[in-house]
Amino acid sequence: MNDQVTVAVRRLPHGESLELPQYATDGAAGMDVLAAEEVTIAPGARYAVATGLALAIPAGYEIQVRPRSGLALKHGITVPNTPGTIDSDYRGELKVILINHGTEPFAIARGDRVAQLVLAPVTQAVWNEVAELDDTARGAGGFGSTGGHARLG
Ligand SMILES: O=c1ccn([C@H]2C[C@H](O)[C@@H](COP(=O)(O)OP(=O)(O)OP(=O)(O)O)O2)c(=O)[nH]1
Repeated sequence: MNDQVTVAVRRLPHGESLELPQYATDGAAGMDVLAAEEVTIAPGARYAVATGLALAIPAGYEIQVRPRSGLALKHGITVPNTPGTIDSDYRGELKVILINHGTEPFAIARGDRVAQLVLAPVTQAVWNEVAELDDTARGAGGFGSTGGHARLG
């Protein structure tokens, strides 16, 4: 068990009687978060699923909203903005944006585990504007400049 960080959580009226997000196993990186509403997402559609929760994440941390692999593999349900970013100063309702890449409508019941939340440290950058950048072997090469997807060698 690594360090634990306390995150203030407030249940909104429609989140009452739902369990808080939980780690399913001791070593889980993500807490499964539950839907606080019932909705069916049509193939190709997107929807911001209510969780009934509002958070106060400590400064210096964020929460990432990530897809669940089982939903992605079995139903084509994923998080289009993955990882969704929950800022430490956000006090509105945490919502899980889902997209249905599958071929069937996907029905969500209240209490279903629709995504997972990963608490992560945040390092804010400070710009150092310069006239020239240092040289590197890569230079401006990118976007496949080292070759396609075939293995090296
Ligand atoms: O999957 C998500 C992503 C974001 N949010 C909330 C928390 C986050 O702090 C806020 C803003 O998110 P983001 O910065 O990604 O959105 P934006 O489109 O840049 O909007 P804004 O201008 O409000 O920052 O919306 C969610 O509830 N779920």
